[in-house]
Amino acid sequence: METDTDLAPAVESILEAARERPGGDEVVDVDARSLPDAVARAEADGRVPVIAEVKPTSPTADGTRDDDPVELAEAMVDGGATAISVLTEPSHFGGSTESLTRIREAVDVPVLRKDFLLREAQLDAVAADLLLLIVRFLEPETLGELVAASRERGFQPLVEVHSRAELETALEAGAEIIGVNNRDLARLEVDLETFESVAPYARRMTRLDESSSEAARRVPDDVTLIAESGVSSPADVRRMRAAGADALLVGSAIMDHGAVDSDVTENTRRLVEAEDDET
Ligand SMILES: O=C(O)c1ccccc1NCC(=O)[C@H](O)[C@H](O)COP(=O)(O)O
Repeated sequence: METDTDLAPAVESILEAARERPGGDEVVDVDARSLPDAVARAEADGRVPVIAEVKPTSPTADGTRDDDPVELAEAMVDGGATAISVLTEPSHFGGSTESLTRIREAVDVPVLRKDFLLREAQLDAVAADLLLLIVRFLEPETLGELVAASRERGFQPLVEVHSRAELETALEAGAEIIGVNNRDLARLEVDLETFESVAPYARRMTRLDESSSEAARRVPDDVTLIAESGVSSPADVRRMRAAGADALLVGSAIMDHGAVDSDVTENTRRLVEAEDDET
């Protein structure tokens, strides 16, 4: 885990708020919708698997969208989204756990809880199909505990990395769904080369076989690899897919914060259909 001094001030502020946020009153028990199955269905339909993000605002957004989160999520699904990511962080992203619950009731695709989770009790704030765990903010031991605690509750943990070293930590923690974030949390800049640098390594690298501390085996192909952040055009989609992305997580380009009433369905569709002319 990096120290807070390596982080952008906005991220330090996000973490400070996250440390104060309470957990849930009861341990949740989720019957999760499978993300890998949803990705496979999208591929079979000829759709690029896009996880569309309901992100009312953010430290780097041009503005705030006050639209009803459920209407936004439904519009994204109409545009072909494979899954929905919902920011539940309230103070920097305008999100809420209530929005996530309403969205999960309204759509039939998997729903990711996008938040900055630091301890086990925070997993219980709301039921979702997937939970985000960010390697940079967690000690390796805590990451392993939260991956296990997520699965005990029925969640699919999506473990986020930004470098090859973090990828190794994620795999050691048992991650099977890995997001490579193109956004550098030290400077808040996005660079699609991040995914291009980490993804081939993810496909190539080895990890210790559970049955032997000596033997190594290849990372199984069933690791789902997601390119996160900075994808804004069909060309970006094709670039990330060529680099090995099973799915893409896209917020800003779909929410289009600066343009009031921008059509979220169309914004999703043009990314989902990015490979249509490529065959
Ligand atoms: O989006 C931000 O401004 C941001 C700032 C500080 C920490 C995290 C931030 N974003 C979280 C995310 O991971 C993105 O919402 C997600 O990957 C989608 O990214 P994008 O498509 O670039 O909106």
